[in-house]
Amino acid sequence: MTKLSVNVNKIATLRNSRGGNVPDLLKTAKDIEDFGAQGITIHPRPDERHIRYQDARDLKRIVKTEFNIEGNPIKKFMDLVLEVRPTQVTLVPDAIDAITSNAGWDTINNKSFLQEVISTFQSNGIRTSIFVDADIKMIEGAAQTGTDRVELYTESYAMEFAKGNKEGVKAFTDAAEAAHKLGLGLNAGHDLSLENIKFFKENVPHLLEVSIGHALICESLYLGLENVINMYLNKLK
Ligand SMILES: CC(=O)[C@@H](O)[C@H](O)COP(=O)(O)O
Ligand SMILES: NCC(=O)COP(=O)(O)O
Repeated sequence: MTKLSVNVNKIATLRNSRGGNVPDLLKTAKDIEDFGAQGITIHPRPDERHIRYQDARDLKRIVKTEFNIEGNPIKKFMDLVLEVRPTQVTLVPDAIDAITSNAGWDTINNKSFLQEVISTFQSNGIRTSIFVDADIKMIEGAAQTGTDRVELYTESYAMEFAKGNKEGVKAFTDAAEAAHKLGLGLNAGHDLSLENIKFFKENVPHLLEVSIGHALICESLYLGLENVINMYLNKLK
């Protein structure tokens, strides 16, 4: 079974746009769990433009499923994760001013840095995942860091799928097989949607978790959050 972890960044974006507490991030996260999602993901960015660092602390109190915090392991982020102790931390090499995540790690050139960060988190009981492109060399590099899992950066798959090119999934199938052989757990995320998730799931083996935010919240505007979560759960069976 592939777990659905719902990224609630966009709920925080909407809340922050008016300065109050509508929509209520904590209530939405609880509802998402009640609707059947198996995880909550957040990606606090250094400017706190959507998820605030305090949101991570508040969510930790109420999230009953898997709590995944994503981000670039700068000191401020590491301190937060070590304080909050989520189920999983996903390391993403995003620039401070990036609109959204736009690259996976170069796991070869950053090997010793990643080894150190990963061992710090693991020794505090936090599962680790590294955001990587579907590139066998980067997967092999990830295995050398000691990480528990990798998260495949799926934007290229989503873009090719939208153009009608189903061959775009092949690199992900191969990356998944390689990760599995190397003993790495497999997650995936970025630009996954109701349109492209089923084909991805059917073609990418060993998929433990997908984290989905932007499309899922947009789809919910038309179809409703509970309905959309159930649609994803059906496609991930
Ligand atoms: C790692 C990843 O792909 C997601 O965390 C994505 O970057 C969401 O972040 P934003 O909501 O800031 O776009
Ligand atoms: N790790 C990916 C994630 O959390 C959500 O990405 P997106 O669905 O907002 O593109």
